[in-house]
Amino acid sequence: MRQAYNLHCYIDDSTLIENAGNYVAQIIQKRWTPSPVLVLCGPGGNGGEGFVVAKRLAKSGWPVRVAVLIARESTVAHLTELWDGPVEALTPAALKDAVLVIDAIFGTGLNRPLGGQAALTLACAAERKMTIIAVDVPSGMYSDTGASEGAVPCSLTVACFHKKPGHLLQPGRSLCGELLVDSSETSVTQSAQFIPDTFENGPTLWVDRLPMLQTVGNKYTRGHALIWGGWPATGAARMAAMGASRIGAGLTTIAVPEVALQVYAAALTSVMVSPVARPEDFGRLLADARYTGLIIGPGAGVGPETRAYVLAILRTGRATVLDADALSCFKDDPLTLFNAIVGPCVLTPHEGEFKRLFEGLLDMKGDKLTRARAAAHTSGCTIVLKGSDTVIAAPDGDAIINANAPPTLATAGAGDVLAGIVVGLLAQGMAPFYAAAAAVWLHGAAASSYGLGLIAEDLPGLLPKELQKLQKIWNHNY
Ligand SMILES: NC(=O)C1=CN([C@@H]2O[C@H](COP(=O)(O)OP(=O)(O)OC[C@H]3O[C@@H](n4cnc5c(N)ncnc54)[C@H](OP(=O)(O)O)[C@@H]3O)[C@@H](O)[C@H]2O)[C@@H](O)CC1
Ligand SMILES: Nc1ncnc2c1ncn2[C@@H]1O[C@H](COP(=O)(O)OP(=O)(O)O)[C@@H](O)[C@H]1O
Ligand SMILES: [K+]
Repeated sequence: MRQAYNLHCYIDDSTLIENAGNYVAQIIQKRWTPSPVLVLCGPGGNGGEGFVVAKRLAKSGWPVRVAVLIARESTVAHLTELWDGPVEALTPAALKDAVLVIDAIFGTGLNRPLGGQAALTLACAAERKMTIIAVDVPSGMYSDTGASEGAVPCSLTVACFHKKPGHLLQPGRSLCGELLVDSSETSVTQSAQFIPDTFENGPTLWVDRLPMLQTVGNKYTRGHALIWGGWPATGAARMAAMGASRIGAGLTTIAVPEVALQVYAAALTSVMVSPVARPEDFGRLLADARYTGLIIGPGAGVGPETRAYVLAILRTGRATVLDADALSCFKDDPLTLFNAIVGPCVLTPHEGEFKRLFEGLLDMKGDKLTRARAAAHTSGCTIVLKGSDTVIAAPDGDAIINANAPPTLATAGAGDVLAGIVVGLLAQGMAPFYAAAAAVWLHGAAASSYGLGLIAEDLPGLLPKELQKLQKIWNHNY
C-alpha cells in the first residue's frame, strides 16, 4: 500500500517551483505552436510557477504577457526574481488578444473563495471560451476536496509533483479538463518522502491481494456467496449474483422467499436458489459456515423483515456487504445497525442512502472524502460512497478515490452488480478495504471497455477480460 500514489504532500522549495514551471512550459510547447500567451500570476508559489512558465516560453520566442494580481512587491520576495519582464494588472482587460491563458493565480494555498479581479478575469476568459491551462489546480478549486468557489473549467491542468484529492473528486475533476502530472524525477523523489493516507484507485494497491486460482482446489475453496433475494424486485439480487460468480466465487446461492422461488429458479442456471419459508430457514442456511460471503440489500425492500435478516446475517460475524435497502431500513436507528456489526463488513451507499444512514451522526456539509472517512470510523465498516468519484474509506483512516468509472454506469442495476462483485471477492477471502477497491475499479474498467449503450446486465460478462489483464500483471509481478 505504501508505495502507491501519495495525494497529500507539501514541499517548500523554490527549486521545485522552477522545475514545475519548466515542466508546464514544456507541455505547452509540445501541444501548441507559438501563440500569444497571457500568464495570470498570483502572490504565492503558484504565481511563482507562472513566472517560470512565462520566462521559459519567452526565452523560446513565444509572445508572452504577464498579469499579476497584486503589485509585484507584495509577491513572495524570492518569486519575483523568476520573471524580470514587464507586468500588467490582472483584470479582464488583460485578456485582449491572448490565445492561451495560463492560470497560475492560486494553487494549494487557496483558503477562501475566489473574488475580485481574479474571479472576474477567469470568468471572462471562460465566457469567451479561451483555452485555459491551469498550473497545479484551477484557481478557485480546493486541492484537498475538489470543491470550487469560483473556479472555471480548464482545457488542461498540469498537477505539480503529484495528484491531489481535488484532481479526482468532483467537481474538481471536471473543472481540471485533461489532467497531466509532473512525473519528473525530482517530483517522484519528493512525493515518495511522504506517508500517504489517500490514494488513487488502481491495481497497484490491491493486485497482490486478488484471489488467484490454485491448481489444487475445488469450488468450495473458491468461496460461496450467499445473497438474500428480495421479492418482487428479483432482478437486483440476480445481477448481484452474476457479479459474484463472474468475479470468481466458486458457488453463488440466492436465498429466496418461497413465493418467489419459481421466478428465481426459472431465471437462473449456475446460480443456486434456496427457498426460505420462515425466518428459521434462513437461520439454518446461515449456520452453514461454508457461506463465506453474505450480502443483503439489492431488491430486498425496506421494512422489518429486511432489518431482521440484516441482523441475522451480521450475527454470523462473517464477511458481509450491506447495500441499498439493507441500509435504508436503518434510517431511524443507525446505531442498532452499527452495534450489530462484529465482523468484516462493507457498506455500499449512494449519496441518498448515505444521507439516510449518517445524517444524524455526521456533518453532511463536509466533502466526500471527509464524510466517507467519518462514516467508516463511526460504523467500523469499509464505506464505498458511490458516484462518479466513488470514495472507499477504511475505519483506520485510509481512503481511496476511484476515477475510472464512466458515466454509462449511471444506469439501473449497476450498483447491484458492484455489490455482487464485492461479495464475490469477500467470499474468496479478500480483506474488505481491498475487495471494495478492486471491485470498484473492475466495475469501472468493465464499463469503460463496453462504451455507449451499456446496461447493468452487460457488466458481469465484461469482468473476465479485465480479470485476465490483472492476471497478467500478477504473473509478471509475483
Ligand atoms: N511553495 C512551494 O515550495 C511550492 C509551491 N508549489 C506551488 O505553489 C502552490 C502553493 O503555493 P502557496 O502556498 O504559496 O499558495 P498559492 O496557492 O500560490 O496562494 C498564495 C496565497 O494567496 C492567498 N490566497 C489564498 N486564497 C485566496 C483568495 N481566494 N483570494 C486572494 N488571496 C488568496 C493566500 O495568502 P493569504 O492572503 O491568506 O495570506 C495564499 O497563501 C502550489 O499549488 C504549487 O502550484 C508547489 O509546486 C510545491 C512547492
Ligand atoms: N456519472 C457516473 N459516472 C460514473 N459512475 C457512476 C455515475 N453514476 C453512477 N455511477 C456508478 O454506478 C453505480 C450505480 O449504483 P446505484 O446508484 O446503487 O444504482 P442501482 O441501485 O440502480 O444499482 C455505482 O457504482 C456508481 O458509482
Ligand atoms: K492555478
